[in-house]
Amino acid sequence: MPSPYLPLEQAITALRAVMALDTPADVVLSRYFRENPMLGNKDRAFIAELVFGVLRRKRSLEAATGKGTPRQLALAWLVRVQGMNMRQLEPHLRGPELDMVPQIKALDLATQPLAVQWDVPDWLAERWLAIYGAEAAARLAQALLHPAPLDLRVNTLRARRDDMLAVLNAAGMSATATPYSPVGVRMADKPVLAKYKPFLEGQIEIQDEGSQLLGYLVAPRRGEMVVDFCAGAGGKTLLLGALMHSTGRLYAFDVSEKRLAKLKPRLKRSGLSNLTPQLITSENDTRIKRLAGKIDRVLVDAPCSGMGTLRRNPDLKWRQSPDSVAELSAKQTAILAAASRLVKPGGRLVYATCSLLPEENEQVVEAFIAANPRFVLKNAAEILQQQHVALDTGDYLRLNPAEHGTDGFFAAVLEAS
Ligand SMILES: C[S@@+](CC[C@H](N)C(=O)[O-])C[C@H]1O[C@@H](n2cnc3c(N)ncnc32)[C@H](O)[C@@H]1O
Repeated sequence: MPSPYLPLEQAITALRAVMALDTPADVVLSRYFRENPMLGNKDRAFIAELVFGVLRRKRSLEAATGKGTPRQLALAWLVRVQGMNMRQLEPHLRGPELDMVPQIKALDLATQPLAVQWDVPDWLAERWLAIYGAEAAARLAQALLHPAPLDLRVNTLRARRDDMLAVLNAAGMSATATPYSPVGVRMADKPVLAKYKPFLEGQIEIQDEGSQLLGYLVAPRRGEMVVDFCAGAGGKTLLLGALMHSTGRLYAFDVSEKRLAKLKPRLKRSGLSNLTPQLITSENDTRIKRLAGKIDRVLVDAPCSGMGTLRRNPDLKWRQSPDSVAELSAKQTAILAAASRLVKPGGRLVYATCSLLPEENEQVVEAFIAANPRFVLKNAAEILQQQHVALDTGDYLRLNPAEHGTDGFFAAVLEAS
């Protein structure tokens, strides 16, 4: 039961900063915590829960409060999501807020438009309705309203999954094997792992199961030349390196120095010795050109709207728009074309996003194949089966949080002739 000493005022201050929606919520929140070092762990946990809770349900909380200042939204979250009663709330309420509570409670979501029920902007509700139909879209919306579980990947260079499961459970952390990824572990809770020995020793990494599965579509082999074209902080790169048994050559490209810098400590823990991180200026960087036609496997984990990751980044649904999606789609098209030039005859190109929108996915791939007939689409389910992953979503890999319990991912496997 929530204590009457909730740091509600601090949570509202943090929420106000986040609600500007001009910077990723996690960045704003980290800054707020840095600027307020006196906050204890419990206070921080409550503030983060409230801020992300309000972001998840902003639309319905606005409907319940009339319009919704950050303070009203925070109170509405305590009432509607946390189920706080009047007695628990009273110490936090000011003047007329006392009368607002019954009104906040009263809103029946079933009477509201779908976009309010699903807690998304109108444009996204319309897209989901067109793509999935009302029932499946409602299931997806529900799944995306809940926080994601903590998934780990066992680094097979350093440990075996069965052993890691035993170690984690013996340490009192309830852990089970993920249903699809052969190296995934799903945690029942969210223990802090930063100082945990197996984490520091590189036996485990934090990685969503869906993200792990993309590595099995690339399926690099020992001794190959492999490029992770949009490597970021290296989530997928590290798995590719482990699948290569740290042999051959693995390049990690990215235009973001900050993201590549985050790869460094992870790389150190991982024990990989075949990885070359490379900062590039754009997808047309001249350093890329010398690798043209030489690469066995290329992964393009393209920058995208992140609409499949709303469980983790609920602010994205308020920060993206049809215009930003159109811009991303043009960027994705350019990156895929540039990356494809690296692939040697017989080589493999995997295009992936964590979006669920066809304009960032199927449409990008279909236009690419039409313009580049040397590439053919391979069946993703067959490739996964070869990797001992039993998951059939058709030619394309389409991971849906409502069906698969992973983040939403799309991937297409293309083979060059
Ligand atoms: C979806 S994220 C990659 C996440 C990463 N693969 C992982 O698993 O952690 C997309 C990345 O593309 C990078 N990016 C954006 N434009 C790019 C470009 N023109 N060429 C290469 N990378 C680019 C971004 O900096 C970002 O790190």
